[in-house]
Amino acid sequence: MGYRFRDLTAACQDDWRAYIEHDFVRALGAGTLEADAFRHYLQQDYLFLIHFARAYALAAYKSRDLDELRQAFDGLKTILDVELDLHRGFCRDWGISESDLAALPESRATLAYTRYVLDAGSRGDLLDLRIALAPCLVGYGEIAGWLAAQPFTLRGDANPYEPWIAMYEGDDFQAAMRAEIAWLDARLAEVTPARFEQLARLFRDATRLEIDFWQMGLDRAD
Ligand SMILES: Cc1ncc(CN)c(N)n1
Repeated sequence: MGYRFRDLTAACQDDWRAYIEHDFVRALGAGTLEADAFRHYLQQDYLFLIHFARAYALAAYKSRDLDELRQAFDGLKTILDVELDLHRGFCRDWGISESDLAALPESRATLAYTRYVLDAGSRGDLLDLRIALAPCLVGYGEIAGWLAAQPFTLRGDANPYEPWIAMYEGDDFQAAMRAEIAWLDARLAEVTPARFEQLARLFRDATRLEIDFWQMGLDRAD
């Protein structure tokens, strides 16, 4: 029997849950996250998304057929047209100007995560790269679903973070997440146990870097 995407999350269950259910996520859902922590996260996430858009361009370069090329193009478009567009709107709403964004120093957590993924993708093949990208795409989709199911999550205008939750809960992002899981399921079905171990390590590392990214927001770390 072949592997599936869920075998990757099962292989690092504790890290995966620590990422999905992080204190930053809980506070965001409850609407109690300190505004400065969210602002710090938003600014660093702007830099993060620019590097992740580059990673999707790398995925286009590594593609072997038109389907993979289109998927990489769709990933790049989702980041540029959905996430970054809304993100710049959030920044405006939270008092962060375009010139603030242009002058931002990159935090260590942003540097570590984005360069790790670009390096893993440069050294490896398309599957390595898309596994390293998966905690980002699949994780945020799962986080939105998890938050929607929690009794402490405050929905509607009473929660200042409602637009953020709604973005990742929205059809565009959820469809992109499902398509990625389907592609990963098909590729993972063909790999050997030794290759799966390599990929599981990559997935776990990227998941741990996501945890550091949340913590960077909570700590306002540089
Ligand atoms: C750090 C991080 N990880 C994931 C996502 C969702 N693309 C994001 N915007 N930022």
